[in-house]
Amino acid sequence: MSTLSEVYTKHPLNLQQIIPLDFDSIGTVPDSHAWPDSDGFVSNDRFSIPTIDLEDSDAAKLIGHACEIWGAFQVVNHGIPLNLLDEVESEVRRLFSLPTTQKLKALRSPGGATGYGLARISSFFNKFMWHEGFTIMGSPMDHAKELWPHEYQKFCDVMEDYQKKMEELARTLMRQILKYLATSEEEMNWVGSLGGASTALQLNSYPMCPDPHRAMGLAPHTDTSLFTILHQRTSGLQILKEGVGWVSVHPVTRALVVNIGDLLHILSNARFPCVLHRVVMKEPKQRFSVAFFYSPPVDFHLYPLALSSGQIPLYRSVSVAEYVGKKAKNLDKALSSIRI
Ligand SMILES: C=C1C[C@]23C[C@@]1(O)CC[C@H]2[C@@]12CCC[C@@](C)(C(=O)O1)[C@H]2[C@@H]3C(=O)O
Ligand SMILES: O=C(O)CCC(=O)C(=O)O
Ligand SMILES: [Fe+2]
Repeated sequence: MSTLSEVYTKHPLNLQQIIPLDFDSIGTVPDSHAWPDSDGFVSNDRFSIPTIDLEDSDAAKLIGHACEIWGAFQVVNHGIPLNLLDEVESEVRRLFSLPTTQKLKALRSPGGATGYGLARISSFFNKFMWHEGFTIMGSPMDHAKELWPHEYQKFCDVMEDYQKKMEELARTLMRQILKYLATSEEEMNWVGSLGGASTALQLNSYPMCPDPHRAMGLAPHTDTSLFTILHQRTSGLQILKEGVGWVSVHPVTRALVVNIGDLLHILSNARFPCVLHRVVMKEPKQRFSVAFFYSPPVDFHLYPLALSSGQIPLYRSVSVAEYVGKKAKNLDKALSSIRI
């Protein structure tokens, strides 16, 4: 069975330039990074996504409603130790504070899936983003040694512990979601088969920007995952809500953000929207975030679950590997390409 990393390796990025800008030495936003300021990156501040206590006895219902209405929510009492979140944040800061020449030693190769570099979606836009990323799948040891020939161990220990704990949380959330979707016993057991889930960790840095209104942190996109669990401590994330517009997802103390990806949208037969989101450069400081992507094993075939009688499936069955390939080629046309 292949791994997620092998699947991404089969779909190399089609980018002329694969190296992020040297943000340390830049005093203005170059034309290559200047986005047309069509909507001023404003958000509708009358709305916000719900915050849900995972220990609430009604958690499954609250999560399900949030998924249906927003495609996103914040979760507290999630069981991830706060000192681990602090350590992750501090290691992320340590990584992105390295000089650019050092970070480039761990540059993701054009066909590679892990390491330092641009977001994969960059090839679909004609402007670059005010962003640098570092992707981890499994052990980050090889790249960490490239970054820090001696002080790599702490980074690896923290990231591995975080991935393990995030996967446990993801399984808990998935169980609640399946409960809400009222899937049959057989379908419920499906979560058990997610033992070999495909996961990835994306460390994001949005350096301080000299002209925030001209730069885009991360362009609008949906995640490929079932769902993504995001750790953030600085504003900038916005989600698009039909009929409302862009809504800011401000950090809530000790909360993690969960957003629905394409695969859960398919699984829920479009009951849950896969939420379009972006990052804007609002704050006058560098912003960091850590995204954990949770998907089934790559050879797993997904199809709409929990259909009531007479309800027709909106998507055909697709393997995770096939869908990742479609997204790599067509980005936002991937979903419509499997629509029945
Ligand atoms: C597992 C993955 C999801 C992701 C591609 C990746 O291989 C690792 C990076 C992820 C990320 C983060 C920024 C936005 C995004 C669309 C991208 O370009 O890279 C997501 C990818 C995704 O969800 O498809
Ligand atoms: O930085 C953020 O808040 C969002 C990151 C994101 O959307 C991603 O990594 O897919
Ligand atoms: Fe995302």
